[in-house]
Amino acid sequence: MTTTVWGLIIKWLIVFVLLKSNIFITSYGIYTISYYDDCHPENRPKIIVFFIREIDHTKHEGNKPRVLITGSLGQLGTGLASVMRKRYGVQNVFMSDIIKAPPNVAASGPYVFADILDFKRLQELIVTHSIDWIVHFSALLSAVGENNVPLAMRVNIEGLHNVLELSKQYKLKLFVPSTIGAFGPDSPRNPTPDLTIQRPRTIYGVSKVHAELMGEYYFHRFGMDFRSLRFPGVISADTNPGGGTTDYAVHIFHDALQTGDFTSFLRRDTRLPMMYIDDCLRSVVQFMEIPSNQLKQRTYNVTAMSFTPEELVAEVRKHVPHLKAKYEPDSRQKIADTWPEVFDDSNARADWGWKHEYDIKGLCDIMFEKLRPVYDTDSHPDNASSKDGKQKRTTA
Ligand SMILES: NC(=O)C1=CN([C@@H]2O[C@H](COP(=O)(O)OP(=O)(O)OC[C@H]3O[C@@H](n4cnc5c(N)ncnc54)[C@H](O)[C@@H]3O)[C@@H](O)[C@H]2O)C=CC1
Ligand SMILES: CC(=O)[C@H](N)C(=O)O
Repeated sequence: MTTTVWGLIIKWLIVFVLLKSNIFITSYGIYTISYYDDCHPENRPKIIVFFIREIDHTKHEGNKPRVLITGSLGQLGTGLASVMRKRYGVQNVFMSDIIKAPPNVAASGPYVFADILDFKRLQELIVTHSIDWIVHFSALLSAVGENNVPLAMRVNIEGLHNVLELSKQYKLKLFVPSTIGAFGPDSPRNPTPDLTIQRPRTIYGVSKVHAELMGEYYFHRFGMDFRSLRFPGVISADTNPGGGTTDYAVHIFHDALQTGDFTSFLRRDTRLPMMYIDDCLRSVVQFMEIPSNQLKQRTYNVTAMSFTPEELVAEVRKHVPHLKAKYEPDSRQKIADTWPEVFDDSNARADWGWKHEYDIKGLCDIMFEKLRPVYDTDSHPDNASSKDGKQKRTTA
């Protein structure tokens, strides 16, 4: 007999012995296979990997998850799609939104129209493309939400109900980001732990507390694999922010390079937690791949740093010494005054190894490294993006 046949016989003998000795009987038959099925192969226990290879029932290339990202044309979605496509395969990650994709995004992999309020359309996408995970990014952020509360209630609350129900129905893993905005003036602000009073004063914050609670309810009641990370303000160079209270920390880099004049819409001493986008996207992928039974909570705080506008100006001046800064607080100040100043993410660090890479200095270095060429090489300041698709500042 050939070595392959002997190998198979030995493998199945081991399987037989394991089954006989009850070691994996319960986890194999019902729970573990579906559970380990969508983890990255590296994270699977060796013996289970061996097991799955023999009876793998998925048709996906390399047993990678098929992911649908909603609201993927916002600040976070394009970057996450790119990270996940490298990891899970281009054809396994579906970007979706209600707006037309720019040419560089449309050419980068599957992109589909999906209004989060259209249950049937989402259902069709999940079935047609055999989706395993949903990353639910569609939302109206804090400042935009306050300007259109009825729409924020529809998108942030009704939209969530749709993805929850569909994730339950099709046994999907569901990631819904939460935010520092899920806390309010009654929460301890420095530091703000995972479990504490949450009485936010924005519709955005209320909708995110609702998402956390509904997701946890679906997990306990229906066994749905719901996961959420509370992000601080996310800072990115390749994409513009979508209308939040932390957006000033992105605007400053563009203003420093474009005009040398920066006006902060928050007071100089307003301290808020922040994170560079690469850390944020890495946290999502790492968190989604952790075996469910290693998570002690379904919702975790994650952060990287905390700073005030004045501290950021000082750091930016190391790159653009002539930068002029003014502070003219607007309605967003009232929101920021109720949010955490310093985020306690010690549970994420202890339970699943969360670790940030960028501090304020690293953040400024990478932002200027990425944005300088955009402003230096393109002499048309009105163009929203440079030739390589990097975004210039477009929001007020
Ligand atoms: N960017 C940040 O600093 C933070 C973001 N988050 C959360 O991360 C997620 C993604 O955030 P961003 O990318 O910054 O948001 P964004 O505002 O940049 O993008 C949101 C996307 O949702 C889409 N959208 C709006 N209505 C929709 C509908 N009816 N159906 C489908 N899509 C719709 C928009 O077209 C947009 O592309 C959001 O849930 C947000 O709450 C949480 C904390 C911080
Ligand atoms: C921190 C957030 O959730 C967002 N950037 C916002 O400011 O609304």
